[in-house]
Amino acid sequence: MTILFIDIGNTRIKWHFETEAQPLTANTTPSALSHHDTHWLDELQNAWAKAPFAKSCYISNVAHINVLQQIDDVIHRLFPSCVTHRLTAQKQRHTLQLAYEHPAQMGADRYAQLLGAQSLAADKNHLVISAGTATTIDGVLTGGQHIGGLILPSVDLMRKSLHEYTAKLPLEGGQITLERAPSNTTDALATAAHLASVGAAHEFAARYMPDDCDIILCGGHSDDLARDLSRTHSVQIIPSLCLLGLKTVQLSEQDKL
Ligand SMILES: Nc1ncnc2c1ncn2[C@@H]1O[C@H](COP(=O)(O)OP(=O)(O)O)[C@@H](O)[C@H]1O
Ligand SMILES: CC(C)(COP(=O)(O)O)[C@@H](O)C(=O)NCCC(=O)O
Repeated sequence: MTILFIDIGNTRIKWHFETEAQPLTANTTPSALSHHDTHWLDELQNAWAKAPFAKSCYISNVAHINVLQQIDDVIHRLFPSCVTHRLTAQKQRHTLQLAYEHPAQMGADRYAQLLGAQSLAADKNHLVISAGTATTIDGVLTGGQHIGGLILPSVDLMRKSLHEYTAKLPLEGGQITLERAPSNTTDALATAAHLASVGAAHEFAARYMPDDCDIILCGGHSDDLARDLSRTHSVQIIPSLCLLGLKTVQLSEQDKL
């Protein structure tokens, strides 16, 4: 039986068709495309038309409802009998206990990433960092108690807002310079956006987490963060983290049948 797992973010759609031959694991690199590209829907349809027939589908969506509706239409056209499930956060599921006062507020992707991290590191204090359109940093204690989290602009969004609201700050270019302080405009911009993200993770860990704390990272901007954070923490990059969380939900529902 083929199960389709889909993570609809604010920039990209990531997915995996799970079959016996292609199980979804922590080593899976999901397929991906940007829903800001002009022909994204055609590309998605073409890719999915070549895939095995999906019997059921698990979706995390934080993008605009229009994007979800268009994807839903593709699913129903290509896989008419497919049963779709949409993830929403809840206070307690499996070992994960959410700190959010109103769990439904939490982005389904963040929630799925926390569930995915439970399947990898429930026995450790850990941060889950998603470096996507926004950067989110969540803390989870050994055993699954979530302590809360942060939401900040991604490095791209920091650069975009400075570019948009100033006359002289360029959108692109520059190096992250960690050995010496930046001495030109583009390096100053690139390094600041990077250190703001790394600094937020360090501050979060220092203020709220016990001393020994691992880091699980996902999202398009993971690499630069991982390079820096791995000086002080054990860091894993898991591109399929959100999909893995969806899979924990699918497995628990299967157990109930
Ligand atoms: N190699 C990469 N592949 C895809 N996106 C990347 C890559 N490097 C950086 N990015 C950036 O990562 C962001 C998308 O990451 P992603 O985790 O898919 O975000 P979201 O879940 O919010 O859609 C974009 O800002 C994109 O420019
Ligand atoms: C924080 C987010 C914008 C991150 O989205 P992403 O960068 O993955 O596209 C998304 O998880 C969201 O809309 N969250 C709702 C608010 C919350 O989680 O508290």
